[in-house]
Amino acid sequence: MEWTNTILAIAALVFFIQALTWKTRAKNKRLPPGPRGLPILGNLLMLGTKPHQDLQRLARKYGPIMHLRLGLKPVIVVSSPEAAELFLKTHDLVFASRPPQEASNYVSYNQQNLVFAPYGSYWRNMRKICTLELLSNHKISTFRSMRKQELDLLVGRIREAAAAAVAVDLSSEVTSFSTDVACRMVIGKKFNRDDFNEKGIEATIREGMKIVASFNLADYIPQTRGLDLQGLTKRMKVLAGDFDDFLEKIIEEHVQSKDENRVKDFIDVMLGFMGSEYRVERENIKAIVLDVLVASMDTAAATIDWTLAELLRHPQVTKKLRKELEDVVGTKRMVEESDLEKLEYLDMVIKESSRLHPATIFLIRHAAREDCTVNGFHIPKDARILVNVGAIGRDERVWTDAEKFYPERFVGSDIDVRGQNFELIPFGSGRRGCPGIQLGLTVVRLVVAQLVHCFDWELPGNMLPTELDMSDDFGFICHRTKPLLATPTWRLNTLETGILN
Ligand code: HEM
Repeated sequence: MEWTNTILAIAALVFFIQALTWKTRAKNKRLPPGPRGLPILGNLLMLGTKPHQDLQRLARKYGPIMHLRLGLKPVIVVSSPEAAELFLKTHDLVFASRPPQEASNYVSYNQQNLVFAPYGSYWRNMRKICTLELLSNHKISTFRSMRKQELDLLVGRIREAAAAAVAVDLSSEVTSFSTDVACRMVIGKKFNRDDFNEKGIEATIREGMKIVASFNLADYIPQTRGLDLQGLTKRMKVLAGDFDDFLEKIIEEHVQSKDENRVKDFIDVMLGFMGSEYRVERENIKAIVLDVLVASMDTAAATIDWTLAELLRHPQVTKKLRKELEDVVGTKRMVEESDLEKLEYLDMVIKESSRLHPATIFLIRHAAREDCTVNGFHIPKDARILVNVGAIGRDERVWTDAEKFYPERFVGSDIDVRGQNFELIPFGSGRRGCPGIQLGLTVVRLVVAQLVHCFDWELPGNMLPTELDMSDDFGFICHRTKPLLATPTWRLNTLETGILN
């Protein structure tokens, strides 16, 4: 009790000194509008379990560039395409950093990964390696046959369920597929249960993502660092230990491997940079490998899951997509990656689903590298920037019938997801935009196309499409709260094709 009082007294003193400094500094500087906050905690208590919705509500009142104080830290929430363009394009260089995050330091090896690395030469080098060596079009195409093998296995499993007329847990199937594809590309083999803790890699990664997305008091009231009042750092340390054991084991296997003929996975590529001008050490390899594994697994799985759910809710859209697939692919064979660029309606379906359900609702937190004036507002150095992509995608001023799933809105429109159109930025934009966009889009398109082409789907228990629960579970990656269950029926002309018999 005595300790608690002392800590609170110190925190209060620090807060008042800091508040005084801000007041003096901000005298002639106009911060963006925002709600008043409590002493010390600021606006932290205004955020519940769905912070994206809380912040969208507040932005309606205070505007698209809003200032909050979370603990002692200034936070700027960006909620319109015009404002996003100012932060991610006009002043991209100023906002291209990441804030330090207490809990995530443990899994990012003190921000030595790419996702959480502060802006600087280390981040530039790692980003160059990722873009040129790991995620280039050439490298992605070397894994094409592996993706096909994994997709055939997924279709095979679902076909067995179709034969038995039982429902499939699509969320879980898509996550397993995504994990297998990511693991084979990054570590050269499927994830082996014995390689990891008893929870399994998917559940552990999801737990890590949830912790990273949490508003950790230690990040906003640094004086509480070390106390770990929410227990997040303790949980993250345990996860980090599990990841480290796993990565050490996998890297050692690569170092010892004598097989010269296998396709080079990402660990091989990174090991090849040891001792080069990039000064890559084992710890950097672990940080980058974990990054790419996490970034590629869950983002694609969430996007596929949401898209399939929207298709189940909108049978007319599914029918139209199927018609396109029949025209381009026919009914005698499965979809190939080479078909994808001809599937224009599929592209619209995925854009529409990404508009309503972006995988990372706030992008990844950006940080101001210096003081900056944006739209006449003072943005202080070190402010955290949250771009509310979820709010932008549902903004009634930007989108007609914003809540409606209506892929036809993209007919004749140039709007694209690649970061040039700020009303639709599920992959971010600018220097910190997603380097895995090509791979991510390929996997999402391929799986959605294949599952719609090969199967008819029905919701279990005579559930009506309108009854499907579409609530989301806020996290670093926003998943559906409930798994997506549906009963498949095989629909291709198997006798003629002979596939998968
Ligand atoms: C549908 C799939 C995907 C989605 C929706 C997605 C989305 C995003 C978003 C929103 C960001 C943050 C942008 C920002 O902070 O401004 C990001 C960053 C990143 N993504 Fe992706 N991503 C996907 C797939 C992938 C894949 C397949 C990889 C790699 C194999 C990847 C690797 C990364 C990395 C390394 C970063 C951090 C970049 C940096 O900070 O410099 N992503 N992604």
